[in-house]
Amino acid sequence: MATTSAPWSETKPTALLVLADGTVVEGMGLGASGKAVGEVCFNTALTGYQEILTDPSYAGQIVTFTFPHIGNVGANDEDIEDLHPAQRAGAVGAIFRADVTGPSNYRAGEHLDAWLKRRGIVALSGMDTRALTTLLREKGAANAVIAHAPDGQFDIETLKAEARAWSGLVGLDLAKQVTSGQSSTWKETPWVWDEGFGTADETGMHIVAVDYGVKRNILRLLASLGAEVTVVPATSTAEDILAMKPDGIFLSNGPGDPAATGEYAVPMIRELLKHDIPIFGICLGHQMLALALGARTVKMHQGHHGANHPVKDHTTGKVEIVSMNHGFAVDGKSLPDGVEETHVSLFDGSNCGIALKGRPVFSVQHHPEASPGPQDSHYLFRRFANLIRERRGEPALAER
Ligand SMILES: NC(=O)CC[C@H](N)C(=O)O
Repeated sequence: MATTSAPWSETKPTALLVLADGTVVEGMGLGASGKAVGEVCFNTALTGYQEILTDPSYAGQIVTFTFPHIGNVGANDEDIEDLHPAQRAGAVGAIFRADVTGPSNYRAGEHLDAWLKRRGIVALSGMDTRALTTLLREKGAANAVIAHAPDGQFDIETLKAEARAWSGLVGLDLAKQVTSGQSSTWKETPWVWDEGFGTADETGMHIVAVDYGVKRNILRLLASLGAEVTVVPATSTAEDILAMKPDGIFLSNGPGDPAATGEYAVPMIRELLKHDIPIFGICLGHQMLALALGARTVKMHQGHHGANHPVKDHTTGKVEIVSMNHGFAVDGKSLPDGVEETHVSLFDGSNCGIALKGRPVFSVQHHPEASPGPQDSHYLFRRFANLIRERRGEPALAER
């Protein structure tokens, strides 16, 4: 793989991507200097680079963007997804094809390079991202070190050894690293749905969201259902949660291997399932609900990371265009009796949703809050609200 020629902001290679198989590619350093180890995956989204890089589910990962021009609209303080930016949960590295241009957008507060530095994300540009993506497609997501040294000096053998020595994501529980340290109430003013769900004061509805690395837009949309939303740490017990008298429980997205996080999450979710409280899970939350119900999760070859994935909802027959970010998946064949497969990926047939028959419990693998459709999947939040309303003896609202 060769770097491509262009007018870079630096004149000599100041960054390296070193794969565990020994492949070394030079690039132009951006963002934080230093190095980061992680799994390289490719994301095919054309927009949303700040939301992607700050999604806590990307902890332990280096994202290579297949869209060649990243950074054109600069960076702002609003398009971030992690709840506690000081924790810097999210991608540890970023790889771009083209050099990052000066920002051109009324919302831009700063250059992407400056923002990457502040976030501590090690980045490089000048990568032949098509070749890298082809390699990842052929060989699968790769463990690697990304390094940025402004003086261009690297100890390549050490970097190779570090890439080889990294355990990889399998077996890693990263949720504990990115979760909230304590419970909190989601304060941001909700976005208002056309249906007019009302306010939490009017409805008295309470949703407890278990934070395995939750994204802000999920909390916005849950609050927009007219609910008070309490965010609780990943290690909360079922007793902690039940004591809060929730009308609904949400299991969030998050990084790492669901089986590893499941070691403490599954017993907790099984306890919650003994009660008839509506439960909704997204991504890691989906995977852990599936594990709690007795299914299996598997590591995918290259994962799904993009914003144009078609998913079919079997319950309505409709196809939605969704945002995806997962490297593990629920094995659809392992779903036990009583668990219905509600959604599948139309790219590869992998499982994208489940529901517990006859119970108000369901989850999806994709990200209905990420809105690439832009609102194709918002009905899932309404579905959750309706399960809660039904249990409270209130009339359902149109799902649309
Ligand atoms: N977005 C997520 O919640 C990701 C879930 C899990 N860490 C995976 O990679 O599959």
